Amino acid sequence: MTVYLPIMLDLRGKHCVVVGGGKVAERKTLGLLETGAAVRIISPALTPRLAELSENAAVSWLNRKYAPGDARGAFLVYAATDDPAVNEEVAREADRLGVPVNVGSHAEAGSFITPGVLRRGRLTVAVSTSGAGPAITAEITKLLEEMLGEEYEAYLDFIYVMRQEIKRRERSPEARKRLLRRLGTLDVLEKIREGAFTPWDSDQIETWIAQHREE
Ligand SMILES: C[C@@]1(CC(=O)O)c2cc3[nH]c(cc4nc(cc5[nH]c(cc(n2)[C@H]1CCC(=O)O)[C@@](C)(CC(=O)O)[C@@H]5CCC(=O)O)C(CC(=O)O)=C4CCC(=O)O)c(CCC(=O)O)c3CC(=O)O
Ligand SMILES: NC(=O)C1=CN([C@@H]2O[C@H](COP(=O)(O)OP(=O)(O)OC[C@H]3O[C@@H](n4cnc5c(N)ncnc54)[C@H](O)[C@@H]3O)[C@@H](O)[C@H]2O)C=CC1
Repeated sequence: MTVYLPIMLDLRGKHCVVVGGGKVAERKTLGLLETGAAVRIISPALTPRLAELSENAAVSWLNRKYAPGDARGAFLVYAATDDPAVNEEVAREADRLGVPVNVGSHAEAGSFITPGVLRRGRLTVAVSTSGAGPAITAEITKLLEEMLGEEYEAYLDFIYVMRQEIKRRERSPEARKRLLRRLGTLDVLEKIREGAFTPWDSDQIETWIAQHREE
């Protein structure tokens, strides 16, 4: 069994190449666009959705088949054609160039696989079965969607602001540690669920820090 390393990549502005323009290429492209990556699609045909993205210049499109050299300069490559031989060729080129590559038709030919993704603002949950069952991945991702509601977005915005403020206002490392630990024990998530939460203003934050910085 392959043991994959999950990591979170900042792809803003990174040149990513998707070879193929079908259903699978569309899914991978939409995932990339969410992150702000600069996507180039190389394919003689596009799904209606991908064609629209190309018309709006949200992706760049090379209207032709894959040719050697297409992976050059890419940060990530996705081989998503319906021709396994082409996908393998793309993977070999990417490997030679040291570029991470995903192969949609047979995972083991690539160097990374795509997890199911659940987003709630700053919260990202990635699900993988190490390629064992993509449909099960989709099911588990749906389950987590039910468990982790929309309230997590506002909750993590609150945590983010508080952590920044604690780091900015508190000099003592011990007090910082205590405050950051206490942050996780507040009932804010519950309050957001009940619709009873209003974001804290600067005075409230200062008062809370002053009250909780000591043991
Ligand atoms: C290994 C991996 C490589 C990769 O693509 O990165 C891979 C590979 C393959 N998928 C295949 C089929 C299907 N894939 C899906 C759906 C998804 N597949 C995704 C990921 C992955 N798929 C990676 C491993 C993920 C993990 O670790 O669990 C998801 C999670 C994310 C995404 O694609 O963005 C996305 C769910 C999105 C969502 O949440 O809705 C469906 C269901 C559907 O389409 O509704 C089917 C049809 C049902 C079935 O076959 O099970 C085939 C057979 C092709 C053939 O038979 O020819 C292969 C090839 C092989 O097995 O090697
Ligand atoms: N990883 C995953 O989640 C899944 C993977 N698959 C696998 O992925 C493959 C692709 O699936 P779909 O997108 O549904 O197929 P599709 O038939 O909708 O799309 C294939 C695309 O590849 C393009 N293409 C063909 N030859 C090309 C070349 N030489 N250079 C560039 N582009 C080329 C076609 O123009 C078309 O746009 C399937 O054959 C299957 O093996 C299928 C379902 C899910």
